[in-house]
Amino acid sequence: MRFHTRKWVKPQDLNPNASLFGGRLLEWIDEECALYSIIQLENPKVVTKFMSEINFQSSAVQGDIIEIGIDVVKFGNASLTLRCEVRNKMTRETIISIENIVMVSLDKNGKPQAHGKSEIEFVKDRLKD
Ligand SMILES: CC(=O)SCCNC(=O)CCNC(=O)[C@H](O)C(C)(C)COP(=O)(O)OP(=O)(O)OC[C@H]1O[C@@H](n2cnc3c(N)ncnc32)[C@H](O)[C@@H]1OP(=O)(O)O
Repeated sequence: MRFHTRKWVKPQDLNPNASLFGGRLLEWIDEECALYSIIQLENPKVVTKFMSEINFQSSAVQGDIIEIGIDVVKFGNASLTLRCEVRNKMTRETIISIENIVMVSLDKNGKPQAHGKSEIEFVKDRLKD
């Protein structure tokens, strides 16, 4: 799993109990999955379709650094299924892991569109073509 993004937990990211607000974390995960899919599928119109069980295993507090990791589970026809894990760099604990996040590639009318991809590509390799 590649951990592309780090976040610094700031006062505006906290819940009233002074730990990382779960909604904020899900927002970061959703954006990370969208960016990952847009780059992999080479299509800016990608939406989140499905997320499997969400289980907050530990948390973070103000000043902690967390990192968000993404792995590909499966390339479908119009879909890309991802796995996500978020770790707390300070405590080294897993905060959350989501086994299946289904992203769908859309056409200009908002309908599912085959993406034609079947394996992870790295941008540096595309630049060689
Ligand atoms: C990043 C963001 O914030 S996006 C904002 C939040 N997301 C949204 O607004 C999306 C709203 N939903 C939609 O517009 C529609 O449901 C769509 C266009 C995504 C999908 O429409 P559907 O009619 O379900 O499409 P369809 O049945 O053809 O399925 C498309 C793909 O999604 C997969 N899929 C559909 N439903 C599910 C599901 N419940 N679980 C897992 N995968 C699913 C299908 O297996 C299919 O994959 P494949 O093409 O690789 O075989």
